Amino acid sequence: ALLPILNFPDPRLRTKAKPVEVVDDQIRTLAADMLETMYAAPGIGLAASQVDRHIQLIVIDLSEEKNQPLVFINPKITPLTQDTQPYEEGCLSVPQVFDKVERSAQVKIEALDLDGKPFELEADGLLAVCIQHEMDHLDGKLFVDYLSPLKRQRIREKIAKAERIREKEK
Ligand SMILES: O=C(O)C[C@@H](Cc1ccccc1)C(=O)SCC(=O)c1ccccc1
Ligand SMILES: [Zn+2]
Repeated sequence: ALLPILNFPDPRLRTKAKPVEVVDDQIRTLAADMLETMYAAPGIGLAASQVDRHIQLIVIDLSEEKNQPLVFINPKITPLTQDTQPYEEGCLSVPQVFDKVERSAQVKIEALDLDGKPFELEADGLLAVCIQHEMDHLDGKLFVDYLSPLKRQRIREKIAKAERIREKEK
């Protein structure tokens, strides 16, 4: 099922996600709904926080064919290098906004899969960027938090204006 995505500056996006206690069918259904929602947006990642479920679950799919889903439960990341790389990020919770963010160039991610089995992955490039972006969501952080206060204020105004226009059209 398609799930509604929370939009900045909704305070619920600032909630810290709790660890998943048991990987059961409810978690597997949520992960499937999150992937469906992400593909429809479209996006390349989605954190449970963005659909108002405050548990440590993220989904990612960088493939063009939308057939290489990655699911991470209770993920932990470790930087594998001091090097950082800038990347023009977007966010499904901050529509129409794209800006450069510096992040670790290579990370190791340890998580549980949908069978509750631990696994680990070393990531670089866009996968490393996306994993760090999604991990921030689980911590209640948004990529706009890395921008200047002035830029963040302009984004708030832009979103508020778009919402006023949407209200008028109803
Ligand atoms: O808000 C999110 O977590 C989704 C976000 C993930 C992300 C994108 C770029 C850099 C870091 C993290 C998005 O998917 S925004 C949409 C987007 O970037 C995109 C959409 C369609 C095709 C390719 C990219
Ligand atoms: Zn995001």
